[in-house]
Amino acid sequence: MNDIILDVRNMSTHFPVAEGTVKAVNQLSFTLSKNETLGIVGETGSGKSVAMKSVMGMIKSPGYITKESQILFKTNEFSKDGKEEFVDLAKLKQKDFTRIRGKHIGMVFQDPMSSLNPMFTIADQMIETIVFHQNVSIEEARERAIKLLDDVGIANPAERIDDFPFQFSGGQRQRVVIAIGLSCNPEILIADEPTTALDVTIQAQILELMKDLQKEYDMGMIYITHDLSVIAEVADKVIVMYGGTQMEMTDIYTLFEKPRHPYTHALLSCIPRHDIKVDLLNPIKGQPPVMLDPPPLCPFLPRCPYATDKCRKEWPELTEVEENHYIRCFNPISDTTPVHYDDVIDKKEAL
Ligand SMILES: Nc1ncnc2c1ncn2[C@@H]1O[C@H](COP(=O)(O)OP(=O)(O)OP(=O)(O)O)[C@@H](O)[C@H]1O
Repeated sequence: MNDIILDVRNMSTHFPVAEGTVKAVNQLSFTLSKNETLGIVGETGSGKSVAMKSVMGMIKSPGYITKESQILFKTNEFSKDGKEEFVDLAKLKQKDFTRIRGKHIGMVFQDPMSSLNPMFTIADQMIETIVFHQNVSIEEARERAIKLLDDVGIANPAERIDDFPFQFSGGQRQRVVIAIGLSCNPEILIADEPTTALDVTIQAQILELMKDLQKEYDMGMIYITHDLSVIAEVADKVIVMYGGTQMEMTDIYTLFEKPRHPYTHALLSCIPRHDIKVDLLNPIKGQPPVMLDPPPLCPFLPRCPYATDKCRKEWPELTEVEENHYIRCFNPISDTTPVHYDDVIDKKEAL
């Protein structure tokens, strides 16, 4: 495919703990192109954040990325002739990661307060990042920071830049964090539930802002959320995660119109849709997946009404069932498969 800037292959991230090994991410594969937004959706604990922390070199020991994993990022940061090349971030030394993180890959996290230092002004925090990564003077960095604050919709940026984080509202703080994420003009912006802590109106504004900025800054974006309606709003391509495992990956339209994985079907049947009248909210039946020393089988197996003997014996590989539509399942749902929603969901009265 053209313009691929990130090519993740078979990436697994594990955490040894006293009781065994938490297999937080298992064999995740995807590509991200310039200008593309990849959404990663999954319930809490499904491995979304660990996956992105792995890409950003933020897995702390004893956690580790397995040696089969590859995280190929296109950059000229380390090349001798200035040409772009694919560098495997899974093998990059921590000291070299500071040349990637914040510079070529920007980040926006869920809680803006945890990303901002309450003791320093916005100017201190933005200028420091810009000066650290770019070869510019403090005056130039300040100019750039003011322009960024303007781009993310902070009024009077030349004055507000000298304020402290507590002087901004929650929505404004998230805008500031987005400005910091963008401050070095990254090729990729990773956003981990950036709107979760905000109220609904502000959420919609921030989503719009992220979409506009992506076009303006010509970046690839990875957007993590547990909320399918947010994914529908921002993503071109989606990965559905469950139990640390990538169950399905396809474009946003196919995901909603023709999902093939039984888990995706169950997930979609749990959300209220305005085109279908639902009187009930439908949680998925059964226990959440085992993350500690899981058997090498599909994590949805204990809850799946389509499971066969093969599922109880073999690990399903990620397979391309149609062009650019990948699933990890031996029994994909097709147009002719009867859909057993009642077998996979618990019907409870809606609030
Ligand atoms: N440092 C760690 N040590 C041990 N287990 C960990 C560690 N960090 C994460 N995990 C485990 O890895 C799994 C995946 O966690 P992760 O934070 O990626 O989930 P998530 O999908 O991002 O969920 P959320 O939406 O709640 O952030 C969870 O079972 C979590 O408990």
